[in-house]
Amino acid sequence: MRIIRTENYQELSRQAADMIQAAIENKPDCVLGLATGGTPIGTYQQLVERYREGSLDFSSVTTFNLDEYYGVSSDQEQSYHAFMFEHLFRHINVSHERIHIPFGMPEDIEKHCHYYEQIIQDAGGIDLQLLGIGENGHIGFNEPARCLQADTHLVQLSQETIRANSRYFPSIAEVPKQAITMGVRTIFQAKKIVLLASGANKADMIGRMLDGRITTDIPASLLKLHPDLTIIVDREAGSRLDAIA
Ligand SMILES: O=P(O)(O)OC[C@H]1O[C@](O)(CO)[C@@H](O)[C@@H]1O
Repeated sequence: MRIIRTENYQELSRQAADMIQAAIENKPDCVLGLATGGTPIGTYQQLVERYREGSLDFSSVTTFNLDEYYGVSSDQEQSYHAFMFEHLFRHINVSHERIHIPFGMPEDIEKHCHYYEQIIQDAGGIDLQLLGIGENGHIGFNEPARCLQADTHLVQLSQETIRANSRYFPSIAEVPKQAITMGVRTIFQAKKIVLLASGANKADMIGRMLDGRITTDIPASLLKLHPDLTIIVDREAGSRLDAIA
Protein backbone atom coordinates (compact mmCIF):
# COMPACT_ATOMS: atom_id res chain seq x y z
CA MET A 1 0.00 0.00 0.00
CA ARG A 2 1.24 3.44 -0.91
CA ILE A 3 -0.09 6.64 0.64
CA ILE A 4 0.41 9.92 -1.20
CA ARG A 5 -0.28 13.02 0.86
CA THR A 6 -0.85 16.18 -1.13
CA GLU A 7 -1.06 19.79 -0.08
CA ASN A 8 -4.47 20.40 -1.62
CA TYR A 9 -7.27 19.07 -3.82
CA GLN A 10 -5.68 20.32 -7.05
CA GLU A 11 -2.49 18.43 -6.38
CA LEU A 12 -4.50 15.33 -5.43
CA SER A 13 -6.35 15.57 -8.75
CA ARG A 14 -3.09 15.99 -10.66
CA GLN A 15 -1.53 12.95 -9.01
CA ALA A 16 -4.60 10.82 -9.73
CA ALA A 17 -4.64 11.99 -13.36
CA ASP A 18 -0.92 11.16 -13.61
CA MET A 19 -1.65 7.58 -12.58
CA ILE A 20 -4.47 7.25 -15.08
CA GLN A 21 -2.33 8.80 -17.80
CA ALA A 22 0.49 6.35 -17.01
CA ALA A 23 -1.97 3.43 -17.24
CA ILE A 24 -3.16 4.58 -20.68
CA GLU A 25 0.36 5.26 -21.95
CA ASN A 26 1.50 1.88 -20.76
CA LYS A 27 -1.51 0.12 -22.31
CA PRO A 28 -3.55 2.24 -24.77
CA ASP A 29 -6.42 -0.29 -24.69
CA CYS A 30 -6.53 -0.41 -20.90
CA VAL A 31 -9.71 -0.94 -18.90
CA LEU A 32 -10.49 1.82 -16.40
CA GLY A 33 -12.88 1.48 -13.47
CA LEU A 34 -14.39 4.88 -12.77
CA ALA A 35 -16.11 6.52 -9.83
CA THR A 36 -18.61 9.32 -9.34
CA GLY A 37 -19.10 11.73 -6.43
CA GLY A 38 -17.50 15.11 -5.85
CA THR A 39 -13.97 13.80 -5.28
CA PRO A 40 -12.96 12.64 -8.78
CA ILE A 41 -14.30 15.74 -10.57
CA GLY A 42 -10.88 17.47 -10.42
CA THR A 43 -9.21 14.33 -11.78
CA TYR A 44 -11.64 14.24 -14.69
CA GLN A 45 -10.96 17.94 -15.37
CA GLN A 46 -7.25 17.15 -15.53
CA LEU A 47 -7.85 14.29 -17.94
CA VAL A 48 -10.01 16.51 -20.18
CA GLU A 49 -7.31 19.20 -20.21
CA ARG A 50 -4.63 16.69 -21.11
CA TYR A 51 -6.81 15.30 -23.89
CA ARG A 52 -7.38 18.82 -25.26
CA GLU A 53 -3.64 19.50 -25.17
CA GLY A 54 -3.14 16.34 -27.21
CA SER A 55 -1.22 14.45 -24.54
CA LEU A 56 -3.88 11.80 -23.92
CA ASP A 57 -5.79 9.53 -26.28
CA PHE A 58 -8.82 7.60 -25.03
CA SER A 59 -9.76 6.05 -28.38
CA SER A 60 -8.90 2.49 -27.34
CA VAL A 61 -9.80 2.76 -23.64
CA THR A 62 -12.70 0.81 -22.13
CA THR A 63 -14.47 2.05 -19.00
CA PHE A 64 -16.67 0.49 -16.33
CA ASN A 65 -18.39 2.59 -13.70
CA LEU A 66 -18.78 1.37 -10.18
CA ASP A 67 -22.42 2.07 -9.57
CA GLU A 68 -25.72 3.66 -10.50
CA TYR A 69 -28.89 4.59 -8.64
CA TYR A 70 -31.64 2.01 -9.00
CA GLY A 71 -34.88 3.31 -10.49
CA VAL A 72 -33.14 6.31 -12.08
CA SER A 73 -33.00 6.43 -15.87
CA SER A 74 -29.79 7.33 -17.69
CA ASP A 75 -31.15 10.64 -18.96
CA GLN A 76 -32.09 11.87 -15.47
CA GLU A 77 -29.82 14.67 -14.29
CA GLN A 78 -28.86 12.91 -11.05
CA SER A 79 -27.98 9.60 -12.67
CA TYR A 80 -24.35 8.59 -12.56
CA HIS A 81 -24.67 8.08 -16.30
CA ALA A 82 -25.41 11.81 -16.73
CA PHE A 83 -22.64 12.68 -14.26
CA MET A 84 -20.01 10.78 -16.23
CA PHE A 85 -21.00 12.35 -19.54
CA GLU A 86 -21.07 15.82 -18.03
CA HIS A 87 -17.68 15.58 -16.31
CA LEU A 88 -15.73 13.32 -18.62
CA PHE A 89 -17.12 11.30 -21.50
CA ARG A 90 -18.57 14.08 -23.66
CA HIS A 91 -15.25 15.94 -23.57
CA ILE A 92 -12.89 13.15 -24.65
CA ASN A 93 -12.53 10.72 -27.55
CA VAL A 94 -13.61 7.57 -25.72
CA SER A 95 -15.69 5.33 -27.95
CA HIS A 96 -19.26 5.19 -26.66
CA GLU A 97 -19.42 1.43 -27.25
CA ARG A 98 -16.62 1.02 -24.75
CA ILE A 99 -18.37 2.95 -21.95
CA HIS A 100 -20.16 0.76 -19.40
CA ILE A 101 -22.31 1.99 -16.53
CA PRO A 102 -24.84 -0.17 -14.66
CA PHE A 103 -28.32 0.56 -16.05
CA GLY A 104 -30.58 2.01 -13.36
CA MET A 105 -33.86 0.63 -14.71
CA PRO A 106 -33.21 -2.96 -15.77
CA GLU A 107 -36.15 -5.28 -16.42
CA ASP A 108 -34.46 -8.06 -14.49
CA ILE A 109 -32.05 -6.79 -11.87
CA GLU A 110 -30.35 -10.12 -11.19
CA LYS A 111 -29.76 -10.72 -14.87
CA HIS A 112 -28.37 -7.23 -15.28
CA CYS A 113 -25.95 -7.60 -12.36
CA HIS A 114 -24.77 -10.94 -13.73
CA TYR A 115 -24.36 -9.40 -17.18
CA TYR A 116 -22.31 -6.52 -15.76
CA GLU A 117 -19.94 -8.94 -14.05
CA GLN A 118 -19.64 -10.93 -17.24
CA ILE A 119 -18.76 -7.98 -19.47
CA ILE A 120 -16.02 -6.91 -17.04
CA GLN A 121 -14.52 -10.41 -17.29
CA ASP A 122 -14.95 -10.43 -21.08
CA ALA A 123 -13.02 -7.15 -21.28
CA GLY A 124 -10.13 -8.86 -19.47
CA GLY A 125 -10.77 -7.29 -16.05
CA ILE A 126 -10.09 -3.78 -14.82
CA ASP A 127 -6.51 -2.47 -15.05
CA LEU A 128 -6.97 0.57 -12.83
CA GLN A 129 -9.93 1.22 -10.54
CA LEU A 130 -10.49 4.75 -9.28
CA LEU A 131 -12.39 4.95 -5.99
CA GLY A 132 -13.80 7.57 -3.67
CA ILE A 133 -14.74 6.80 -0.08
CA GLY A 134 -18.00 7.53 1.69
CA GLU A 135 -17.94 9.28 5.06
CA ASN A 136 -19.14 5.94 6.43
CA GLY A 137 -16.34 4.00 4.71
CA HIS A 138 -18.31 2.72 1.74
CA ILE A 139 -16.62 1.97 -1.57
CA GLY A 140 -18.78 2.00 -4.67
CA PHE A 141 -22.09 1.63 -2.85
CA ASN A 142 -20.88 -1.25 -0.65
CA GLU A 143 -22.24 0.02 2.63
CA PRO A 144 -20.98 -0.99 6.10
CA ALA A 145 -22.67 -4.28 7.02
CA ARG A 146 -22.12 -7.55 8.88
CA CYS A 147 -21.25 -9.18 5.58
CA LEU A 148 -20.51 -7.76 2.17
CA GLN A 149 -21.53 -9.04 -1.22
CA ALA A 150 -18.85 -10.17 -3.65
CA ASP A 151 -20.30 -9.39 -7.07
CA THR A 152 -22.37 -6.64 -8.68
CA HIS A 153 -25.67 -6.41 -6.80
CA LEU A 154 -28.59 -4.30 -5.69
CA VAL A 155 -27.97 -2.57 -2.37
CA GLN A 156 -30.06 -0.59 0.12
CA LEU A 157 -28.42 2.76 0.73
CA SER A 158 -27.72 3.70 4.34
CA GLN A 159 -29.34 6.77 5.90
CA GLU A 160 -25.87 8.32 6.07
CA THR A 161 -25.31 7.91 2.33
CA ILE A 162 -28.80 9.18 1.50
CA ARG A 163 -28.10 12.25 3.63
CA ALA A 164 -24.63 12.80 2.13
CA ASN A 165 -25.95 12.49 -1.43
CA SER A 166 -29.05 14.63 -0.84
CA ARG A 167 -26.95 17.64 -1.91
CA TYR A 168 -27.42 16.50 -5.50
CA PHE A 169 -31.24 16.22 -5.28
CA PRO A 170 -34.01 18.80 -4.83
CA SER A 171 -34.88 17.20 -1.47
CA ILE A 172 -33.73 14.27 0.65
CA ALA A 173 -37.02 12.51 -0.08
CA GLU A 174 -36.01 12.28 -3.73
CA VAL A 175 -32.71 10.47 -3.13
CA PRO A 176 -33.04 6.88 -4.36
CA LYS A 177 -33.01 4.28 -1.58
CA GLN A 178 -31.30 1.62 -3.64
CA ALA A 179 -28.40 1.37 -6.05
CA ILE A 180 -26.59 -1.13 -8.24
CA THR A 181 -22.95 -1.47 -7.32
CA MET A 182 -19.93 -3.56 -8.16
CA GLY A 183 -19.24 -5.89 -5.25
CA VAL A 184 -16.05 -6.05 -3.23
CA ARG A 185 -14.70 -8.92 -5.29
CA THR A 186 -15.42 -7.03 -8.52
CA ILE A 187 -13.43 -4.10 -7.12
CA PHE A 188 -10.69 -6.33 -5.76
CA GLN A 189 -10.12 -7.97 -9.11
CA ALA A 190 -8.78 -4.69 -10.47
CA LYS A 191 -5.02 -4.93 -10.98
CA LYS A 192 -4.43 -1.49 -9.50
CA ILE A 193 -6.65 0.52 -7.15
CA VAL A 194 -6.39 4.28 -6.56
CA LEU A 195 -8.51 5.63 -3.72
CA LEU A 196 -9.00 9.38 -3.37
CA ALA A 197 -10.09 11.30 -0.29
CA SER A 198 -10.35 15.04 0.02
CA GLY A 199 -11.59 17.38 2.74
CA ALA A 200 -11.99 17.43 6.50
CA ASN A 201 -15.18 15.36 6.36
CA LYS A 202 -13.12 12.36 5.23
CA ALA A 203 -10.34 12.69 7.83
CA ASP A 204 -12.00 10.54 10.48
CA MET A 205 -12.80 7.74 8.04
CA ILE A 206 -9.33 7.76 6.48
CA GLY A 207 -7.88 7.48 9.99
CA ARG A 208 -10.20 4.58 10.86
CA MET A 209 -9.64 2.85 7.53
CA LEU A 210 -5.89 2.91 8.05
CA ASP A 211 -5.73 1.81 11.67
CA GLY A 212 -4.89 -1.84 12.34
CA ARG A 213 -8.30 -3.40 11.76
CA ILE A 214 -9.97 -4.86 8.70
CA THR A 215 -13.72 -4.93 9.13
CA THR A 216 -16.85 -5.04 7.01
CA ASP A 217 -18.07 -2.12 9.15
CA ILE A 218 -15.57 -0.12 7.10
CA PRO A 219 -15.68 -1.64 3.62
CA ALA A 220 -12.70 0.50 2.53
CA SER A 221 -10.53 -1.20 5.19
CA LEU A 222 -10.60 -4.40 3.10
CA LEU A 223 -8.62 -2.59 0.44
CA LYS A 224 -5.55 -2.87 2.67
CA LEU A 225 -5.37 -6.50 1.51
CA HIS A 226 -5.07 -5.51 -2.15
CA PRO A 227 -1.55 -5.99 -3.59
CA ASP A 228 -1.54 -2.69 -5.51
CA LEU A 229 -3.39 0.01 -3.59
CA THR A 230 -2.52 3.71 -3.73
CA ILE A 231 -4.36 6.13 -1.46
CA ILE A 232 -4.15 9.81 -2.34
CA VAL A 233 -5.29 12.22 0.35
CA ASP A 234 -5.11 15.98 0.58
CA ARG A 235 -3.92 17.70 3.74
CA GLU A 236 -7.36 17.85 5.32
CA ALA A 237 -8.37 14.26 4.60
CA GLY A 238 -4.98 13.03 5.79
CA SER A 239 -4.94 15.07 8.99
CA ARG A 240 -5.37 12.04 11.29
CA LEU A 241 -2.58 10.04 9.69
CA ASP A 242 0.29 11.43 11.79
CA ALA A 243 -1.33 10.01 14.89
CA ILE A 244 -1.36 6.55 13.25
CA ALA A 245 2.14 6.61 11.74
O1 LIG B 1 -16.65 12.00 -3.46
P1 LIG B 1 -17.84 12.13 -2.60
O2 LIG B 1 -18.89 13.02 -3.19
O3 LIG B 1 -17.48 12.50 -1.21
O4 LIG B 1 -18.50 10.70 -2.53
C1 LIG B 1 -17.84 9.62 -1.94
C2 LIG B 1 -18.42 8.34 -2.42
O5 LIG B 1 -19.81 8.38 -2.35
C3 LIG B 1 -20.39 8.03 -3.59
O6 LIG B 1 -20.72 9.22 -4.27
C4 LIG B 1 -21.58 7.22 -3.38
O7 LIG B 1 -22.30 7.73 -2.33
C5 LIG B 1 -19.33 7.29 -4.28
O8 LIG B 1 -19.57 7.19 -5.64
C6 LIG B 1 -18.14 8.04 -3.86
O9 LIG B 1 -17.01 7.27 -3.99
